[in-house]
Amino acid sequence: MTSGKIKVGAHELQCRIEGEAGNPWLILSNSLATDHAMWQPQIDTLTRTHRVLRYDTRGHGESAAPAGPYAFDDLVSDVIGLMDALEIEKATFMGLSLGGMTALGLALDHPDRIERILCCDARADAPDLYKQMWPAMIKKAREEGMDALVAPTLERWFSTNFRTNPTNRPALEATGDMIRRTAVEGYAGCASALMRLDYLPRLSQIAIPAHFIVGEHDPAAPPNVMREMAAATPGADFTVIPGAAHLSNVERPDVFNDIVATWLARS
Ligand SMILES: O=C(O)CC1=CCC(=O)O1
Repeated sequence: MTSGKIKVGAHELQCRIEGEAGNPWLILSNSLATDHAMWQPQIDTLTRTHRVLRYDTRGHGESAAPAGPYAFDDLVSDVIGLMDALEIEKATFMGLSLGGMTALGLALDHPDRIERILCCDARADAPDLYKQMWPAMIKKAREEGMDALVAPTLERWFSTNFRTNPTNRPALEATGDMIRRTAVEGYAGCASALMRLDYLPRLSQIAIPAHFIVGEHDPAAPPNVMREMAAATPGADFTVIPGAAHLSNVERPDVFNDIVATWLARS
């Protein structure tokens, strides 16, 4: 395992590499207000077959938080910059929510570098709800700090069943800590990108294999929305994770890992 900072353009991104050298590359991209640690439940499974690169999206975790607003083009170029710096010619890319949206941008604009994508719990558009919700969340983060976002965010990200089961307290606390550690400027920068998200009209141009995965109870990227995204993407697969809400990889890791490992083995 190696971890450290890599300079991409004018700022540094925190990275962590696990799995055997020589295995095909798989890059994992985090959701808004988390960091690369959100993928911990997947690491044992995915490193059996892949060399896994996790990174903290700009403005998150230990990566730099340059002044916003950011655009998805920035988040996409960061990934290509990391691949260049690490001499990764081609990789499979999996992202959840903000990371899943980044996956769409990579599939559309860099199909020569990205072999296939897994787009989890992500939309491709900015509905009216996003245009109202994100300015309010940015204001709250700036005025009250990230701590004020922890409770309402955990409520959106995990089902009631998961949140009320005491055995899940460590996962909830770890996720709450990631939210608290996120830089306000980084959160605001990425939330601004969400307000201008506009990949939906281009999904029919995706020309690499794609798998859309969503938690059954995801309120942010509901299954009916992601089913339509998959239908608009040539040859795409679509899977619902039963019982999970937004962070489906944390809420149902066994189901999530089986689905991902099976798809990676056959696509
Ligand atoms: O925070 C949410 O509820 C939804 C979300 C949008 C982008 C992301 O990463 O999470």
